[in-house]
Amino acid sequence: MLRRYILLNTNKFVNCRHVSQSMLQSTVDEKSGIATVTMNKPPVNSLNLEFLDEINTQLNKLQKDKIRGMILTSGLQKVFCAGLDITEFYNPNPDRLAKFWTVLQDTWLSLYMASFPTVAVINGHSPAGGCLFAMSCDYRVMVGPKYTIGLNETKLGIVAPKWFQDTMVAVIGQRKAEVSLTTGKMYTTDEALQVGLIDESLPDADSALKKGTQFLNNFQRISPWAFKMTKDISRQPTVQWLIDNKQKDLDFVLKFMQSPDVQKSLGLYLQSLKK
Ligand SMILES: CCCCCCCC/C=C\CC(=O)SCCNC(=O)CCNC(=O)[C@H](O)C(C)(C)COP(=O)(O)OP(=O)(O)OC[C@H]1O[C@@H](n2cnc3c(N)ncnc32)[C@H](O)[C@@H]1OP(=O)(O)O
Repeated sequence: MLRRYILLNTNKFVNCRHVSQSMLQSTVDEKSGIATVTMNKPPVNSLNLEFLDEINTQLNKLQKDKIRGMILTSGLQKVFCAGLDITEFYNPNPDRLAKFWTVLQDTWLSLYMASFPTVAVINGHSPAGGCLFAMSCDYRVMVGPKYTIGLNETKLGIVAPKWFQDTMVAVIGQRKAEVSLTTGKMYTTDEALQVGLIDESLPDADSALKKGTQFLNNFQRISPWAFKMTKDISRQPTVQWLIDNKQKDLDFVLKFMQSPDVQKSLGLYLQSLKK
């Protein structure tokens, strides 16, 4: 049986085969069976329509290739992923916004329910959608101590959708998630470890990658079928709402995002980012 792992990371591997090269780079180490995919969209890996589409296409390809593991990381210096591209929300074209949100929903479903084990090697800041992506992996290793992670949507004057919130609840529990979400808390690496938002903290990217690889190695002796079935059962309560309510979720976002108050908040936030 083909034993391969996918790592979303820099292309440093020796016996590696390139799968793709653009905003997302994927490599497969033929010898160890470990592959790496790197998010590489400067300056901050913000998730716009095209980038999300590329990520989703790649995830589906890996699934078809019967890949058995993946690590998600960044090729940038100090940002894992800055979350959704705020310019997709600001003065949006409704048709593009609808496409963007639909691709986001699909990408999240692909990642959250990936048939292979996934590890996020969080080698930089990871707010909002970046935190969602990390939380959607099966294991989180973060490079500390100077980066932050969290769902900060309330700080932008917006609201994390139900499925973002449910994903956080599944990782850190209802009470901690509620406080975290309402305050828009960005955790330091140490705080994230303490609250259970990440599983391990490592001082540098290389050791974080090794840890991620070690985690994936656990699955060498586990049947992919048993892994997937167990993960499906565990994650089904979190995904079912979105599967049943994709259109409702989209309609709400279209209305919410085009409201004058939300646009005003987003405009101010974008301005503050530029400063
Ligand atoms: C009830 C249902 C309603 C549903 C509503 C929808 C809910 C939406 C849900 C999720 C939302 C999100 O994911 S919103 C994104 C939130 N992200 C952030 O708040 C992160 C903001 N960015 C930062 O904090 C920092 O940029 C950083 C820590 C990630 C990196 O800092 P650094 O100093 O390295 O970089 P700069 O700050 O100088 O940024 C460089 C450059 O990038 C632009 N930028 C940063 N983040 C974003 C982003 N998310 N989208 C678009 N653009 C971004 C920043 O403005 C700078 O641009 P310029 O070079 O032009 O100045």
